[in-house]
Amino acid sequence: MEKLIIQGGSRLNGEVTISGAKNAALPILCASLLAETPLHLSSIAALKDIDTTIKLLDMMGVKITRNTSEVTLDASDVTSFEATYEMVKTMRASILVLGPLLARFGTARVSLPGGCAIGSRPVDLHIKGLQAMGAAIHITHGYIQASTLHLPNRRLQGARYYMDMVTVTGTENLMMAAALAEGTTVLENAAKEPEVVDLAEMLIKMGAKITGAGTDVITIVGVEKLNGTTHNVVCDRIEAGTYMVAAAMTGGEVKLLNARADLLDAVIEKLRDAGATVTSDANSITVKSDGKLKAVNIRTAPHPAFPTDMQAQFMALNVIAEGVSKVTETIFENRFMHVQEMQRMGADISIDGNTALVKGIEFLDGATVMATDLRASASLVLAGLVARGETVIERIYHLDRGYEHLEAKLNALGANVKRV
Ligand SMILES: CC(=O)N[C@H]1[C@@H](OP(=O)(O)OP(=O)(O)OC[C@H]2O[C@@H](n3ccc(=O)[nH]c3=O)[C@H](O)[C@@H]2O)O[C@H](CO)[C@@H](O)[C@@H]1O
Ligand SMILES: C=C(OP(=O)(O)O)C(=O)O
Repeated sequence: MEKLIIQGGSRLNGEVTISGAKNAALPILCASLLAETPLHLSSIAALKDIDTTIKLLDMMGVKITRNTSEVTLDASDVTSFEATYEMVKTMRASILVLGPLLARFGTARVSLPGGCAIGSRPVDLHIKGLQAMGAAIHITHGYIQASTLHLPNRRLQGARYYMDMVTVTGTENLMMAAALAEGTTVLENAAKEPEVVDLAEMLIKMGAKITGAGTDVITIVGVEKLNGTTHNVVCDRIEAGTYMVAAAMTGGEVKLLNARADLLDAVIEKLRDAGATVTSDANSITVKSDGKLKAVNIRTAPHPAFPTDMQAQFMALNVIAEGVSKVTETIFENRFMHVQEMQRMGADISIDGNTALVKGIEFLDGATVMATDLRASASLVLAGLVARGETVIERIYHLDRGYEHLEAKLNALGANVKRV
């Protein structure tokens, strides 16, 4: 199994180009199932989760050509309406084929994802939303079996649906389903994440009638057909945020190209509170720091508040900052798996329920560590960049799910990271 070996202590300096967002690309690739004609996408990052989604769509009969970051998907001849347990257990975002399959073909069989390393993560709101649109849904043998064959014209019917919790992929699944439904759907308490907005913008180019994406009420007037279009996926705000924290922690100066400050307000605010200087223009962000950081309290919540996908990285920052901080995770019930590993590097952290109390220390020591999810792994890389000596990160397949060319990008900034 591959590992990363990091020699700590280098300041990061220079420029890094941020890739297209994983969490926008995944629903956007699945939206290809809605289109009668080919969809042309650019800024599709080379990530494991993208490979998995492309494999899943290929298994359904979507014809796909991929040329570095450009992907064309032709769903004119879909032959399977199933996402197997094998696929969904590899990547839970596979659930995003449910809405498109049901809306266009009137049938879908998708494995229930089950829990994962960060929480139980049910998909009950995806299912209830589709039921509100009239779908017949049965859970059998661990699979969601959904059909619209009993409905007028075999089409989902527009509905008002209030989502009990803010759910990102739930909002995306229901928005895609409603795009081809008969009548008007109103999604209340919708997720406002930039990736929801990017998906909506692409669906509109495909012919969908959607208003309100980016607010908590999204209205979708269903249309009979959608066509392919061209779309450039929005930049990855979480990858950007991770490099911003790396620059701040190592006391360097890094300019992020293809990065949007307007998608990172809460993160930038916290970096400034920590003592870093952050400047930006329309397409780039620069972070500069002398490495002497102040601890900052963090509380995760749906966008535009502080993102849960940046919580672990800020924990790493707080570990070596001056002072005591509280990090509260409100989205997922088990997203502190990085804490024990950071403690093995010398961090002073105690957990009380969903809050971690972090007492800043001067140095971390390199150690062999591993993490069980993507952002926890990223936080250990950040810790390794500033630790004394060598840090070995095991189970790096998590990092390959979400960070394109991680070690090449870090090394180009002056880090010393090797994959063995
Ligand atoms: C592929 C993708 O875009 N992943 C992101 C997406 O995950 P994902 O869309 O899976 O996360 P959700 O927004 O759905 O989850 C938010 C909360 O709602 C709960 N919930 C969700 C759906 C449901 O039917 N019932 C329910 O109870 C979840 O367990 C969780 O506690 O948003 C998360 C929150 O910003 C991010 O951390 C993930 O990186
Ligand atoms: C939790 C994440 O992804 P997923 O929802 O795909 O597990 C993430 O990107 O941090």
